[in-house]
Amino acid sequence: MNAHRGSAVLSSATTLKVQPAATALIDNSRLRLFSGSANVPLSQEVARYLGMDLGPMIRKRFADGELYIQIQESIRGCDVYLIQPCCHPVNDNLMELLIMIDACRRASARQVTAVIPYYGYARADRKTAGRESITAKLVANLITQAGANRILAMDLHSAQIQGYFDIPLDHIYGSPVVLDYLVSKQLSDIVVVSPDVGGVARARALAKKLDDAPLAIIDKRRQAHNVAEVLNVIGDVKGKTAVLVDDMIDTAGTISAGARLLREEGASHVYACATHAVFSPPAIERLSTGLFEEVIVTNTIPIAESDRFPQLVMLSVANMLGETIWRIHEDSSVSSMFR
Ligand SMILES: Nc1ncnc2c1ncn2[C@@H]1O[C@H](COP(=O)(O)O)[C@@H](O)[C@H]1O
Ligand SMILES: O=P(O)(O)OC[C@H]1O[C@H](OP(=O)(O)OP(=O)(O)O)[C@H](O)[C@@H]1O
Repeated sequence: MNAHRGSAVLSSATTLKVQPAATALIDNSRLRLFSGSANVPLSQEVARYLGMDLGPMIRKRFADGELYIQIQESIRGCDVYLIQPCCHPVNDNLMELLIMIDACRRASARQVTAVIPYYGYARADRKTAGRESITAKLVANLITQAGANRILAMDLHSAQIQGYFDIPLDHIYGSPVVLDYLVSKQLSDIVVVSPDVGGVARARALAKKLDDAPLAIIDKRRQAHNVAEVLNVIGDVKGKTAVLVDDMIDTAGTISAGARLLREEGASHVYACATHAVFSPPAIERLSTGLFEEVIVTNTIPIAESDRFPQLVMLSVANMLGETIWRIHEDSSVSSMFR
């Protein structure tokens, strides 16, 4: 598996109860899949899992920068899935999603599901100071008002975002693919580490699945936006293989400061795992300094070739998204995939 580090995206479907054979049985005569421009390779993989093609769509930009979208086939009465993570450039990708939803509604789709593997603006999920916007709620309002009937989201930064939507939302997790990968590495003497208090539930859930590995928590503070300061580690990491787990790596301030502290506290190896590789500068510099044995992320957000480094491991969530889409289409259980 290491041969794929820093280059190809690895697929994994052991822990997750996916049923690739099911795709052969699928009645996809009314199922339609379209991709926005944010992560076309992921959409293509999802389509491959479902044994279908991405729907034809024209997307272009007018001279003044405005976007034009036209669905190129009839979708009247269809169950339509629009795949678009709201990653960088977040405002463009969000607007494109809204226009796609509107185009599908006006084309008489029976149901429109916005598949949002990475939900942008998620960290603005509450007021932390006076006179701020709760932008995560505003985004939910925009998507709902545009005409989406349903949302499929992955590893939302905070659980309350589910409640910002008054339409059904299926929330799935990237952890099964990360777990499969970690298990395949047969690491010994693991301690799972949450890089901040907000991530404890996520880290605890992973620790439980790694043979009830012990848990440690880093006390992180933020004095300013995008500046992470770590104070101390709660828990024993000396001589252990520390597996830091987070929902996203943005500037990598949190995870790299956490890794440095773990090394100072005697951790023998440090792995970083996160679903969303936001990777805003200077993330790549921080992640490729040799602090980490591996930086394990998924492909909810595309990573440019120029941003890949030797310790980077990219896992694919395409099968998981494909299986979830199929289950939604078939009105069958999504949660049973994770039991
Ligand atoms: N996109 C963002 N990048 C960095 N920081 C952000 C972003 N959106 C909102 N924020 C700020 O993060 C904190 C909230 O973090 P908690 O640890 O959940 O309190 C708040 O200051 C936001 O303005
Ligand atoms: O790579 P970075 O630029 O450091 O950003 C990523 C970190 O920011 C978010 O946490 P946040 O600070 O919002 O804390 P929380 O998880 O406790 O809400 C996120 O959950 C990561 O921990």
